[in-house]
Amino acid sequence: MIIVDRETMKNIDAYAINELKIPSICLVERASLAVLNNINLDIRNSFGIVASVGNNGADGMALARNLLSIGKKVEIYIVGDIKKASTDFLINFESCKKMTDKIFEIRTIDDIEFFKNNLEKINTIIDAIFGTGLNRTVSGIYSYVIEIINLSNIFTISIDIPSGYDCDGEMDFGTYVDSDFIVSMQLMKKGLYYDTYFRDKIVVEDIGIAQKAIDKFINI
Ligand SMILES: NC(=O)C1=CN([C@@H]2O[C@H](COP(=O)(O)OP(=O)(O)OC[C@H]3O[C@@H](n4cnc5c(N)ncnc54)[C@H](OP(=O)(O)O)[C@@H]3O)[C@@H](O)[C@H]2O)[C@H](O)CC1
Ligand SMILES: [K+]
Repeated sequence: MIIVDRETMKNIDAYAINELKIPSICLVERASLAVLNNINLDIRNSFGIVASVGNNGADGMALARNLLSIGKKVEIYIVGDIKKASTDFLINFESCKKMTDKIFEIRTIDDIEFFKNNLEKINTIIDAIFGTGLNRTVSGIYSYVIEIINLSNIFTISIDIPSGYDCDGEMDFGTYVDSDFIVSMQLMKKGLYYDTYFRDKIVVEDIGIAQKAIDKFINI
């Protein structure tokens, strides 16, 4: 099994997109379908998608769109400044806006309370706040949101990495999502592999990053 740290994963992603010209939006779509295919849709009918505005959030937004397409109940909670959103996030967000009016921004303590109360109506949380882009301590509204997710005891699926957890397993960023299940993209992340609590909760899914991109940065 290939195990990567944050920097290697980012290099592989960037090479696939910039040199091999694999469209980023295609990787995001594959990521969302990888998560969808790991959800037991017979028992999971109502979803709270909690997303920030980077590409981890883009994966979450694409998943929201795909869940809405098959008629699932979906509520979308956005934490972060939409003005700073990635292109892939915005493309999927625009579609979600056409498909549902259940999209809420979490900015204030009142929004946190609203989020907390609404969670009572859903049976699955999708954690799409941070992935490999996490680079500093989780604070403020982000840490409140993660705390509410963890206190809710609702089955939580993290996209790529539990938000707040260090991909390399070296840093303590203050708090992280206590995921029940993690769908990690393309390659196993070092921090998760060496964490006995999370290791058995992960599946690694191919999202179409070419082997050529992986070989460029991995010497076996
Ligand atoms: N094209 C690709 O690279 C693909 C990636 N995939 C998925 O995307 C994530 C990585 O996405 P990225 O946009 O690099 O970053 P994140 O979404 O993980 O993080 C979002 C931004 O959040 C900011 N940030 C970081 N730490 C904090 C913090 N503690 N508090 C608040 N904000 C924070 C940071 O932006 P700044 O400009 O503010 O520094 C991040 O950029 C990867 O994990 C995959 O899930 C796709 O799957 C495939 C294509
Ligand atoms: K995540």
